[in-house]
Amino acid sequence: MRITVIGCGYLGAVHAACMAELGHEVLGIDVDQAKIEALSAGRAPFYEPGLPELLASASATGRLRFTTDISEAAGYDAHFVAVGTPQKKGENAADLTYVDAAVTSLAPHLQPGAVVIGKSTVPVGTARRLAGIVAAAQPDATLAWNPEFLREGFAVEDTLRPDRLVYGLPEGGAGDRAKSVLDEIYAVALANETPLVVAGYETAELVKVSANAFLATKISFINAIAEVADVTGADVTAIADAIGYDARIGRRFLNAGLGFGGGCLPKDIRAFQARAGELGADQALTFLREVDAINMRRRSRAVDLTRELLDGSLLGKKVAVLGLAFKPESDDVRDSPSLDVASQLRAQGARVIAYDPQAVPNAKRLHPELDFADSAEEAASAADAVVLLTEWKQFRNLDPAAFGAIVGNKNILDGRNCLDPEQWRAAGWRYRALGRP
Ligand SMILES: NC(=O)C1=CN([C@@H]2O[C@H](COP(=O)(O)OP(=O)(O)OC[C@H]3O[C@@H](n4cnc5c(N)ncnc54)[C@H](O)[C@@H]3O)[C@@H](O)[C@H]2O)C=CC1
Ligand SMILES: O=C(O)[C@H]1O[C@H](OP(=O)(O)OP(=O)(O)OC[C@H]2O[C@@H](n3ccc(=O)[nH]c3=O)[C@H](O)[C@@H]2O)[C@H](O)[C@@H](O)[C@@H]1O
Repeated sequence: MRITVIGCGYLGAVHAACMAELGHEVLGIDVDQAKIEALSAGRAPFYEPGLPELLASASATGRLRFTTDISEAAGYDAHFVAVGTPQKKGENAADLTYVDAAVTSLAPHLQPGAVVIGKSTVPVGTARRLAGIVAAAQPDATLAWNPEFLREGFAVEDTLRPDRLVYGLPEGGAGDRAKSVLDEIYAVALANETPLVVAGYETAELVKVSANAFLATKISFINAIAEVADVTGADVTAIADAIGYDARIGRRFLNAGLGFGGGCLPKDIRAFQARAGELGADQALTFLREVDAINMRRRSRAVDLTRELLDGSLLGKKVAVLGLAFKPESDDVRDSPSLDVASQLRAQGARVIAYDPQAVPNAKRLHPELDFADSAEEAASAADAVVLLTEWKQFRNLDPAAFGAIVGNKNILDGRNCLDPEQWRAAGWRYRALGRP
Protein backbone atom coordinates (compact mmCIF):
# COMPACT_ATOMS: atom_id res chain seq x y z
CA MET A 1 0.00 0.00 0.00
CA ARG A 2 1.25 3.56 -0.76
CA ILE A 3 0.82 5.64 2.37
CA THR A 4 1.52 9.21 3.44
CA VAL A 5 1.83 10.31 7.06
CA ILE A 6 1.10 14.02 7.50
CA GLY A 7 2.73 15.35 10.68
CA CYS A 8 6.00 13.66 11.65
CA GLY A 9 6.18 14.35 15.39
CA TYR A 10 6.23 11.88 18.27
CA LEU A 11 3.31 10.00 16.74
CA GLY A 12 3.76 10.49 13.00
CA ALA A 13 7.49 9.79 12.67
CA VAL A 14 7.11 6.49 14.50
CA HIS A 15 3.99 5.60 12.53
CA ALA A 16 5.73 6.34 9.22
CA ALA A 17 8.79 4.24 10.11
CA CYS A 18 6.66 1.36 11.38
CA MET A 19 4.43 1.35 8.29
CA ALA A 20 7.57 1.11 6.12
CA GLU A 21 8.85 -1.68 8.37
CA LEU A 22 5.60 -3.54 7.65
CA GLY A 23 6.33 -3.36 3.92
CA HIS A 24 4.32 -0.31 2.84
CA GLU A 25 5.74 2.50 0.69
CA VAL A 26 5.64 5.55 2.93
CA LEU A 27 5.98 9.29 2.41
CA GLY A 28 6.27 11.33 5.63
CA ILE A 29 5.18 14.97 5.27
CA ASP A 30 5.73 17.81 7.75
CA VAL A 31 5.82 21.61 7.58
CA ASP A 32 8.89 21.64 9.85
CA GLN A 33 11.91 21.79 7.54
CA ALA A 34 14.42 20.86 10.26
CA LYS A 35 12.43 17.78 11.24
CA ILE A 36 12.18 16.61 7.61
CA GLU A 37 15.91 17.18 7.06
CA ALA A 38 16.73 15.07 10.14
CA LEU A 39 14.34 12.28 9.17
CA SER A 40 15.57 12.30 5.55
CA ALA A 41 19.11 11.87 6.87
CA GLY A 42 17.89 8.89 8.92
CA ARG A 43 18.07 10.79 12.24
CA ALA A 44 15.23 10.72 14.76
CA PRO A 45 14.30 14.33 15.65
CA PHE A 46 13.49 13.27 19.24
CA TYR A 47 14.42 10.46 21.61
CA GLU A 48 12.37 7.32 21.17
CA PRO A 49 13.92 3.88 21.79
CA GLY A 50 14.10 1.77 18.62
CA LEU A 51 13.22 4.61 16.22
CA PRO A 52 16.76 5.30 14.91
CA GLU A 53 17.22 1.62 14.04
CA LEU A 54 13.87 1.52 12.28
CA LEU A 55 14.61 4.71 10.31
CA ALA A 56 17.93 3.26 9.18
CA SER A 57 16.48 -0.05 8.05
CA ALA A 58 13.42 1.50 6.38
CA SER A 59 15.47 4.13 4.53
CA ALA A 60 17.82 1.42 3.27
CA THR A 61 14.89 -0.40 1.63
CA GLY A 62 13.89 2.79 -0.20
CA ARG A 63 10.35 2.42 1.19
CA LEU A 64 10.52 5.49 3.45
CA ARG A 65 10.89 9.08 2.22
CA PHE A 66 10.18 12.48 3.74
CA THR A 67 9.17 15.83 2.27
CA THR A 68 7.74 19.22 3.17
CA ASP A 69 5.81 19.37 -0.10
CA ILE A 70 2.18 18.25 0.35
CA SER A 71 1.64 18.08 -3.43
CA GLU A 72 3.81 14.93 -3.43
CA ALA A 73 0.88 13.22 -1.65
CA ALA A 74 -0.90 12.99 -5.03
CA GLY A 75 -1.08 9.38 -6.22
CA TYR A 76 -0.94 7.80 -2.74
CA ASP A 77 -3.71 5.43 -1.60
CA ALA A 78 -3.99 6.30 2.09
CA HIS A 79 -3.10 9.43 4.07
CA PHE A 80 -2.66 9.36 7.85
CA VAL A 81 -3.24 12.70 9.59
CA ALA A 82 -0.99 12.82 12.66
CA VAL A 83 -0.55 16.55 13.30
CA GLY A 84 -0.76 18.11 16.77
CA THR A 85 -4.00 19.02 18.58
CA PRO A 86 -2.65 21.06 21.51
CA GLN A 87 -4.68 22.89 24.12
CA LYS A 88 -5.80 26.34 23.00
CA LYS A 89 -4.06 29.17 24.82
CA GLY A 90 -6.09 30.24 27.84
CA GLU A 91 -8.86 27.70 27.14
CA ASN A 92 -9.49 24.02 27.79
CA ALA A 93 -10.56 23.24 24.23
CA ALA A 94 -8.33 21.60 21.63
CA ASP A 95 -6.77 23.75 18.94
CA LEU A 96 -7.78 22.17 15.63
CA THR A 97 -5.90 24.64 13.42
CA TYR A 98 -3.25 22.09 12.45
CA VAL A 99 -5.71 19.29 11.67
CA ASP A 100 -7.82 21.62 9.56
CA ALA A 101 -4.76 22.96 7.73
CA ALA A 102 -3.44 19.44 7.08
CA VAL A 103 -6.72 18.16 5.63
CA THR A 104 -7.36 21.34 3.63
CA SER A 105 -3.87 21.29 2.11
CA LEU A 106 -4.15 17.57 1.29
CA ALA A 107 -7.66 17.73 -0.21
CA PRO A 108 -6.77 19.03 -3.72
CA HIS A 109 -4.23 16.20 -4.14
CA LEU A 110 -6.56 13.30 -3.33
CA GLN A 111 -6.99 10.72 -6.07
CA PRO A 112 -10.28 8.84 -6.54
CA GLY A 113 -10.53 5.98 -4.03
CA ALA A 114 -8.01 7.54 -1.62
CA VAL A 115 -8.64 7.16 2.11
CA VAL A 116 -7.77 9.93 4.58
CA ILE A 117 -7.17 8.33 8.00
CA GLY A 118 -7.31 10.53 11.09
CA LYS A 119 -4.87 9.55 13.86
CA SER A 120 -4.67 12.79 15.84
CA THR A 121 -6.71 12.93 19.05
CA VAL A 122 -9.70 15.16 18.32
CA PRO A 123 -12.93 16.34 19.95
CA VAL A 124 -15.92 14.21 19.01
CA GLY A 125 -17.56 15.59 15.89
CA THR A 126 -14.32 16.53 14.14
CA ALA A 127 -14.21 13.50 11.82
CA ARG A 128 -17.71 14.12 10.46
CA ARG A 129 -16.80 17.76 9.77
CA LEU A 130 -13.52 16.82 8.05
CA ALA A 131 -15.32 14.18 5.98
CA GLY A 132 -17.24 17.07 4.42
CA ILE A 133 -14.00 18.81 3.37
CA VAL A 134 -12.67 15.57 1.85
CA ALA A 135 -15.92 14.83 -0.03
CA ALA A 136 -16.11 18.38 -1.41
CA ALA A 137 -12.60 18.08 -2.87
CA GLN A 138 -12.78 14.47 -4.10
CA PRO A 139 -16.21 12.77 -4.04
CA ASP A 140 -14.58 9.35 -4.49
CA ALA A 141 -12.30 9.73 -1.47
CA THR A 142 -13.26 8.62 2.05
CA LEU A 143 -12.33 9.69 5.57
CA ALA A 144 -11.80 7.15 8.36
CA TRP A 145 -10.82 7.70 12.01
CA ASN A 146 -8.22 5.38 13.47
CA PRO A 147 -7.15 6.66 16.91
CA GLU A 148 -3.72 5.83 18.25
CA PHE A 149 -2.95 4.43 21.70
CA LEU A 150 0.86 4.26 21.69
CA ARG A 151 2.88 5.27 24.71
CA GLU A 152 6.01 7.38 24.31
CA GLY A 153 9.05 5.31 25.22
CA PHE A 154 7.31 2.19 23.83
CA ALA A 155 6.04 3.80 20.65
CA VAL A 156 7.68 1.41 18.19
CA GLU A 157 6.54 -1.70 20.02
CA ASP A 158 3.03 -0.29 20.51
CA THR A 159 2.73 0.61 16.81
CA LEU A 160 4.01 -2.72 15.50
CA ARG A 161 2.06 -4.76 18.06
CA PRO A 162 -0.94 -2.66 19.17
CA ASP A 163 -3.21 -4.12 21.84
CA ARG A 164 -6.26 -3.17 19.77
CA LEU A 165 -7.23 -1.39 16.56
CA VAL A 166 -10.19 0.95 16.28
CA TYR A 167 -11.71 2.00 12.93
CA GLY A 168 -14.23 4.82 12.83
CA LEU A 169 -15.98 4.52 9.46
CA PRO A 170 -18.72 6.28 7.52
CA GLU A 171 -21.91 4.40 6.82
CA GLY A 172 -22.42 2.39 3.60
CA GLY A 173 -20.13 1.36 0.75
CA ALA A 174 -17.57 4.11 1.43
CA GLY A 175 -17.10 2.65 4.91
CA ASP A 176 -16.62 -0.84 3.47
CA ARG A 177 -13.98 0.42 1.04
CA ALA A 178 -12.14 2.31 3.79
CA LYS A 179 -12.23 -0.82 5.96
CA SER A 180 -10.57 -2.93 3.30
CA VAL A 181 -7.79 -0.31 2.92
CA LEU A 182 -7.26 -0.26 6.72
CA ASP A 183 -7.31 -4.08 6.83
CA GLU A 184 -4.58 -4.18 4.19
CA ILE A 185 -2.48 -1.61 6.06
CA TYR A 186 -2.80 -3.53 9.34
CA ALA A 187 -2.68 -7.03 7.79
CA VAL A 188 0.17 -8.18 10.06
CA ALA A 189 -1.52 -7.09 13.31
CA LEU A 190 -4.85 -8.56 12.18
CA ALA A 191 -3.16 -11.87 11.29
CA ASN A 192 -1.84 -11.88 14.87
CA GLU A 193 -5.43 -11.64 16.12
CA THR A 194 -5.20 -8.07 17.39
CA PRO A 195 -8.70 -7.18 18.62
CA LEU A 196 -10.50 -4.90 16.16
CA VAL A 197 -13.34 -2.55 17.00
CA VAL A 198 -15.24 -1.22 13.98
CA ALA A 199 -17.58 1.66 14.74
CA GLY A 200 -18.85 5.02 13.55
CA TYR A 201 -16.82 8.23 13.67
CA GLU A 202 -18.20 9.45 16.97
CA THR A 203 -17.59 6.18 18.78
CA ALA A 204 -14.01 5.95 17.48
CA GLU A 205 -13.28 9.53 18.56
CA LEU A 206 -14.80 8.89 21.99
CA VAL A 207 -12.88 5.62 22.47
CA LYS A 208 -9.62 7.57 22.35
CA VAL A 209 -10.50 10.34 24.78
CA SER A 210 -12.29 7.91 27.09
CA ALA A 211 -9.17 5.74 27.29
CA ASN A 212 -6.98 8.72 28.21
CA ALA A 213 -9.59 10.04 30.65
CA PHE A 214 -9.71 6.66 32.36
CA LEU A 215 -5.91 6.45 32.64
CA ALA A 216 -5.75 9.98 34.06
CA THR A 217 -8.54 9.15 36.52
CA LYS A 218 -6.74 6.02 37.69
CA ILE A 219 -3.58 8.03 38.41
CA SER A 220 -5.46 10.80 40.20
CA PHE A 221 -7.43 8.22 42.17
CA ILE A 222 -4.26 6.75 43.65
CA ASN A 223 -2.81 10.23 44.18
CA ALA A 224 -5.94 11.20 46.13
CA ILE A 225 -5.40 8.10 48.27
CA ALA A 226 -1.77 9.22 48.69
CA GLU A 227 -3.01 12.51 50.15
CA VAL A 228 -4.96 10.60 52.77
CA ALA A 229 -2.04 8.23 53.35
CA ASP A 230 0.13 11.27 54.03
CA VAL A 231 -2.06 12.49 56.90
CA THR A 232 -2.43 9.02 58.43
CA GLY A 233 1.05 7.54 58.15
CA ALA A 234 -0.15 4.86 55.72
CA ASP A 235 1.89 3.75 52.69
CA VAL A 236 0.23 4.35 49.32
CA THR A 237 2.54 1.94 47.49
CA ALA A 238 1.37 -0.93 49.72
CA ILE A 239 -2.24 0.15 49.17
CA ALA A 240 -1.69 0.15 45.39
CA ASP A 241 -0.09 -3.31 45.54
CA ALA A 242 -2.91 -4.69 47.66
CA ILE A 243 -5.81 -3.28 45.64
CA GLY A 244 -3.96 -4.04 42.40
CA TYR A 245 -4.06 -7.78 43.10
CA ASP A 246 -7.78 -7.57 42.43
CA ALA A 247 -7.89 -8.31 38.70
CA ARG A 248 -10.91 -5.97 38.38
CA ILE A 249 -8.66 -3.10 39.51
CA GLY A 250 -5.18 -4.11 38.27
CA ARG A 251 -1.85 -2.71 39.47
CA ARG A 252 -0.89 -0.81 36.31
CA PHE A 253 -1.30 2.99 36.37
CA LEU A 254 -1.55 3.01 40.15
CA ASN A 255 1.88 4.54 40.74
CA ALA A 256 1.33 7.49 43.04
CA GLY A 257 3.76 10.38 42.95
CA LEU A 258 4.13 13.57 41.00
CA GLY A 259 1.20 12.77 38.72
CA PHE A 260 0.67 12.81 34.99
CA GLY A 261 1.97 15.19 32.37
CA GLY A 262 2.99 15.05 28.73
CA GLY A 263 1.55 16.19 25.44
CA CYS A 264 -1.62 14.10 25.83
CA LEU A 265 -3.32 13.17 29.12
CA PRO A 266 -3.54 16.74 30.54
CA LYS A 267 -4.75 18.42 27.35
CA ASP A 268 -7.01 15.51 26.42
CA ILE A 269 -9.00 15.54 29.68
CA ARG A 270 -9.41 19.30 29.37
CA ALA A 271 -10.51 19.16 25.73
CA PHE A 272 -12.94 16.35 26.58
CA GLN A 273 -14.61 18.50 29.26
CA ALA A 274 -14.76 21.48 26.90
CA ARG A 275 -16.37 19.40 24.16
CA ALA A 276 -18.88 17.82 26.53
CA GLY A 277 -19.82 21.35 27.60
CA GLU A 278 -20.33 22.45 23.98
CA LEU A 279 -22.59 19.44 23.47
CA GLY A 280 -24.70 20.25 26.54
CA ALA A 281 -23.33 17.36 28.59
CA ASP A 282 -21.39 19.57 31.06
CA GLN A 283 -22.44 17.52 34.09
CA ALA A 284 -21.11 14.24 32.71
CA LEU A 285 -17.44 15.05 33.03
CA THR A 286 -17.20 17.41 36.00
CA PHE A 287 -15.20 14.68 37.79
CA LEU A 288 -12.40 15.28 35.29
CA ARG A 289 -12.00 18.78 36.74
CA GLU A 290 -11.23 17.09 40.06
CA VAL A 291 -8.88 14.61 38.35
CA ASP A 292 -6.97 17.60 36.96
CA ALA A 293 -6.97 19.44 40.31
CA ILE A 294 -5.67 16.41 42.24
CA ASN A 295 -2.96 16.04 39.60
CA MET A 296 -1.83 19.67 39.81
CA ARG A 297 -1.73 19.54 43.63
CA ARG A 298 1.00 16.88 43.41
CA ARG A 299 3.40 19.47 42.07
CA SER A 300 2.90 21.96 44.89
CA ARG A 301 3.08 19.08 47.38
CA ALA A 302 6.52 18.16 45.98
CA VAL A 303 7.69 21.76 46.38
CA ASP A 304 6.33 21.90 49.96
CA LEU A 305 8.04 18.62 50.89
CA THR A 306 11.34 19.86 49.51
CA ARG A 307 10.98 22.99 51.64
CA GLU A 308 10.24 20.81 54.69
CA LEU A 309 13.36 18.74 53.99
CA LEU A 310 15.30 21.99 54.00
CA ASP A 311 13.94 22.98 57.40
CA GLY A 312 11.37 25.43 56.13
CA SER A 313 13.25 27.55 53.61
CA LEU A 314 14.31 27.10 50.00
CA LEU A 315 16.10 30.46 49.88
CA GLY A 316 19.63 30.07 48.54
CA LYS A 317 19.57 26.28 49.02
CA LYS A 318 21.16 24.14 46.33
CA VAL A 319 18.60 21.63 45.04
CA ALA A 320 19.60 18.88 42.60
CA VAL A 321 16.69 17.96 40.32
CA LEU A 322 16.94 14.48 38.80
CA GLY A 323 14.63 14.09 35.82
CA LEU A 324 12.91 16.68 33.62
CA ALA A 325 11.05 14.59 31.03
CA PHE A 326 7.35 13.91 31.73
CA LYS A 327 8.23 10.20 31.99
CA PRO A 328 11.33 8.01 31.64
CA GLU A 329 12.53 6.86 28.19
CA SER A 330 11.37 10.12 26.63
CA ASP A 331 12.86 13.56 25.96
CA ASP A 332 9.37 15.10 25.93
CA VAL A 333 8.88 17.97 28.38
CA ARG A 334 5.41 19.08 27.25
CA ASP A 335 3.48 19.78 30.46
CA SER A 336 6.14 17.90 32.40
CA PRO A 337 5.40 17.79 36.14
CA SER A 338 9.16 17.47 36.77
CA LEU A 339 10.08 20.58 34.82
CA ASP A 340 7.21 22.45 36.48
CA VAL A 341 8.48 21.52 39.96
CA ALA A 342 12.07 22.46 39.01
CA SER A 343 10.85 25.85 37.86
CA GLN A 344 8.66 26.38 40.96
CA LEU A 345 11.62 25.52 43.24
CA ARG A 346 13.72 28.13 41.48
CA ALA A 347 10.94 30.72 41.58
CA GLN A 348 10.76 30.19 45.34
CA GLY A 349 14.43 30.95 45.82
CA ALA A 350 16.27 27.64 45.50
CA ARG A 351 19.43 27.30 43.41
CA VAL A 352 18.28 24.51 41.09
CA ILE A 353 20.73 22.34 39.14
CA ALA A 354 18.85 19.89 36.95
CA TYR A 355 19.85 16.78 35.05
CA ASP A 356 17.96 14.44 32.74
CA PRO A 357 19.47 11.72 30.53
CA GLN A 358 17.62 12.95 27.42
CA ALA A 359 15.44 15.99 28.09
CA VAL A 360 17.98 18.75 28.90
CA PRO A 361 17.94 20.39 25.42
CA ASN A 362 14.11 20.55 25.37
CA ALA A 363 13.98 21.74 29.00
CA LYS A 364 16.57 24.43 28.26
CA ARG A 365 14.41 25.82 25.43
CA LEU A 366 11.39 26.18 27.75
CA HIS A 367 13.25 27.21 30.91
CA PRO A 368 16.58 28.82 29.96
CA GLU A 369 16.73 30.36 33.45
CA LEU A 370 17.42 26.95 35.05
CA ASP A 371 20.94 25.60 35.50
CA PHE A 372 21.67 22.22 33.96
CA ALA A 373 24.28 19.57 34.70
CA ASP A 374 25.78 16.85 32.51
CA SER A 375 25.28 14.05 35.03
CA ALA A 376 23.36 13.19 38.19
CA GLU A 377 26.62 13.39 40.14
CA GLU A 378 27.42 16.88 38.83
CA ALA A 379 23.91 18.08 39.72
CA ALA A 380 24.13 16.59 43.22
CA SER A 381 27.59 17.85 44.04
CA ALA A 382 27.36 19.71 47.40
CA ALA A 383 23.54 19.86 47.09
CA ASP A 384 21.39 20.59 50.16
CA ALA A 385 18.66 18.31 48.80
CA VAL A 386 18.13 15.91 45.91
CA VAL A 387 14.67 15.69 44.33
CA LEU A 388 14.01 12.73 42.06
CA LEU A 389 11.19 13.71 39.71
CA THR A 390 11.37 11.34 36.70
CA GLU A 391 12.09 7.70 37.46
CA TRP A 392 14.79 6.93 34.88
CA LYS A 393 16.42 3.54 35.53
CA GLN A 394 19.78 5.16 36.25
CA PHE A 395 18.16 7.14 39.11
CA ARG A 396 16.27 4.13 40.48
CA ASN A 397 19.61 2.27 40.60
CA LEU A 398 21.55 5.02 42.42
CA ASP A 399 23.72 3.73 45.25
CA PRO A 400 22.69 5.72 48.35
CA ALA A 401 26.11 5.30 49.97
CA ALA A 402 28.17 6.48 46.98
CA PHE A 403 25.67 9.26 46.20
CA GLY A 404 25.74 10.34 49.84
CA ALA A 405 29.45 11.09 49.54
CA ILE A 406 28.76 13.65 46.78
CA VAL A 407 26.00 15.79 48.29
CA GLY A 408 26.30 18.49 50.94
CA ASN A 409 23.33 17.25 52.96
CA LYS A 410 21.70 13.85 52.67
CA ASN A 411 18.11 14.98 51.99
CA ILE A 412 16.13 13.22 49.29
CA LEU A 413 12.59 13.63 47.96
CA ASP A 414 11.46 10.57 46.00
CA GLY A 415 8.83 12.19 43.79
CA ARG A 416 7.97 8.91 42.05
CA ASN A 417 8.06 6.43 44.98
CA CYS A 418 10.71 4.50 43.08
CA LEU A 419 13.47 4.13 45.71
CA ASP A 420 13.73 1.76 48.65
CA PRO A 421 13.22 3.98 51.73
CA GLU A 422 14.90 1.47 54.09
CA GLN A 423 18.03 1.36 51.99
CA TRP A 424 18.31 5.16 51.74
CA ARG A 425 17.60 5.72 55.43
CA ALA A 426 20.15 3.03 56.34
CA ALA A 427 22.73 5.02 54.35
CA GLY A 428 22.00 8.07 56.50
CA TRP A 429 19.59 9.94 54.24
CA ARG A 430 16.49 11.87 55.31
CA TYR A 431 14.03 10.30 52.87
CA ARG A 432 10.62 11.83 52.01
CA ALA A 433 8.08 10.68 49.46
CA LEU A 434 4.54 11.49 48.33
CA GLY A 435 2.12 9.19 50.15
CA ARG A 436 4.69 7.14 52.05
CA PRO A 437 5.67 7.71 55.67
N1 LIG B 1 2.69 11.60 21.35
C1 LIG B 1 1.98 10.53 21.56
O1 LIG B 1 2.41 9.62 22.26
C2 LIG B 1 0.61 10.37 20.97
C3 LIG B 1 -0.04 11.42 20.36
N2 LIG B 1 -1.33 11.31 19.94
C4 LIG B 1 -1.98 12.42 19.25
O2 LIG B 1 -1.33 12.58 18.00
C5 LIG B 1 -1.31 13.94 17.60
C6 LIG B 1 0.14 14.36 17.35
O3 LIG B 1 0.84 14.30 18.57
P1 LIG B 1 2.43 14.39 18.63
O4 LIG B 1 3.03 13.58 17.53
O5 LIG B 1 2.79 14.11 20.01
O6 LIG B 1 2.65 15.94 18.30
P2 LIG B 1 3.97 16.66 17.76
O7 LIG B 1 3.82 18.09 18.08
O8 LIG B 1 5.17 15.91 18.20
O9 LIG B 1 3.88 16.47 16.17
C7 LIG B 1 2.99 17.14 15.35
C8 LIG B 1 3.68 17.42 14.01
O10 LIG B 1 2.74 17.94 13.06
C9 LIG B 1 3.42 18.88 12.25
N3 LIG B 1 2.44 19.71 11.55
C10 LIG B 1 1.69 20.73 12.05
N4 LIG B 1 0.89 21.23 11.08
C11 LIG B 1 1.14 20.51 9.96
C12 LIG B 1 0.62 20.53 8.62
N5 LIG B 1 -0.34 21.40 8.27
N6 LIG B 1 1.12 19.67 7.72
C13 LIG B 1 2.08 18.78 8.07
N7 LIG B 1 2.60 18.71 9.32
C14 LIG B 1 2.13 19.56 10.24
C15 LIG B 1 4.29 19.62 13.23
O11 LIG B 1 5.33 20.32 12.58
C16 LIG B 1 4.79 18.46 14.11
O12 LIG B 1 6.00 17.91 13.60
C17 LIG B 1 -1.99 14.69 18.75
O13 LIG B 1 -3.36 14.83 18.42
C18 LIG B 1 -1.84 13.76 19.93
O14 LIG B 1 -2.84 13.95 20.90
C19 LIG B 1 -2.02 10.14 20.06
C20 LIG B 1 -1.43 9.05 20.66
C21 LIG B 1 -0.06 9.07 21.14
O1 LIG C 1 -2.74 9.80 23.80
C1 LIG C 1 -1.55 9.70 24.03
O2 LIG C 1 -0.69 10.46 23.59
C2 LIG C 1 -1.03 8.61 24.89
O3 LIG C 1 -1.08 9.08 26.26
C3 LIG C 1 -0.56 8.14 27.20
O4 LIG C 1 0.78 7.80 26.91
P1 LIG C 1 2.03 8.72 27.34
O5 LIG C 1 1.57 10.12 27.52
O6 LIG C 1 3.12 8.43 26.38
O7 LIG C 1 2.55 8.20 28.74
P2 LIG C 1 1.96 7.35 29.94
O8 LIG C 1 2.80 6.16 30.12
O9 LIG C 1 0.51 7.15 29.82
O10 LIG C 1 2.25 8.33 31.16
C4 LIG C 1 1.57 9.57 31.24
C5 LIG C 1 1.93 10.29 32.51
O11 LIG C 1 1.35 9.62 33.62
C6 LIG C 1 2.32 9.40 34.65
N1 LIG C 1 1.97 8.15 35.35
C7 LIG C 1 1.77 7.00 34.66
C8 LIG C 1 1.43 5.84 35.33
C9 LIG C 1 1.27 5.85 36.72
O12 LIG C 1 0.96 4.84 37.37
N2 LIG C 1 1.48 7.02 37.38
C10 LIG C 1 1.83 8.17 36.73
O13 LIG C 1 1.99 9.22 37.38
C11 LIG C 1 3.63 9.35 33.89
O14 LIG C 1 4.70 9.67 34.75
C12 LIG C 1 3.42 10.38 32.81
O15 LIG C 1 3.70 11.67 33.29
C13 LIG C 1 -1.37 6.84 27.12
O16 LIG C 1 -0.81 5.88 28.01
C14 LIG C 1 -1.33 6.28 25.68
O17 LIG C 1 -2.13 5.12 25.59
C15 LIG C 1 -1.86 7.35 24.73
O18 LIG C 1 -1.78 6.90 23.38
